[in-house]
Amino acid sequence: MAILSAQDQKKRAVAEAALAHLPKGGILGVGTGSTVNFLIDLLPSLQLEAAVASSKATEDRLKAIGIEVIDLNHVGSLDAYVDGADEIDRHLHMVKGGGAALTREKIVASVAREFICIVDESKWVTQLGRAFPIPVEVIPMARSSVARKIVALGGDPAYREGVVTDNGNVILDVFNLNILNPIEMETLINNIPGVVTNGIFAQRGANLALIASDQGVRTVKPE
Ligand SMILES: O=C[C@H](O)[C@H](O)[C@H](O)COP(=O)(O)O
Repeated sequence: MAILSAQDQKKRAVAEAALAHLPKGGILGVGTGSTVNFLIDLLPSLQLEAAVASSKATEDRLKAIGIEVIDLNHVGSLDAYVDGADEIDRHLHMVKGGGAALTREKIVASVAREFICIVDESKWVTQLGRAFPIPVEVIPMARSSVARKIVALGGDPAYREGVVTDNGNVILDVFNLNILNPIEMETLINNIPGVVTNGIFAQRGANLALIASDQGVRTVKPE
């Protein structure tokens, strides 16, 4: 058996803890990333009817363990969406998109009654956007024009070289934004022509966070 790093042990612990908070049977929205990957391996125990995937990577992983993946267009709503995050604050606002899956994640999360966020303690922050840049998915032809508008908002955009999203777009990672109001900043960036969406998840934050530390997994509700 592979030896897990201390951080991976926490990711596995929070994935195990998530099972008790997820509906059995039914259709689950499944996020993307290394934390969710630990959860996917455990999903057969929930005996799901099917899952909606937030990325091609997650879709492949779900199918590989025999879970049926259905198109979101065939689903009205979901009881729950489970995903990791790159940062999360006490309001359970998040930054997501380190794996470039932010747009599909935001879409799937938008139809779920409950958003359950699973993270290790390294993701817990007092202000979003300081430790981790804000990923912005951009239509390729608008890369420069969007970058200039982001500079006007006070950010330093960096093109994520070599990355093409599942939707055929590019990612700008925005450093040094002073995000005092995440809902406002999410809206401001999304209003720039050429932006598909950005990685601030504040308009639709999480309803519950499970946070793994050396002391165990704690549950946090939004303040
Ligand atoms: O695009 C990727 C997603 O937003 C992930 O949920 C986020 O990057 C967290 O991933 P991980 O669990 O690998 O830290």
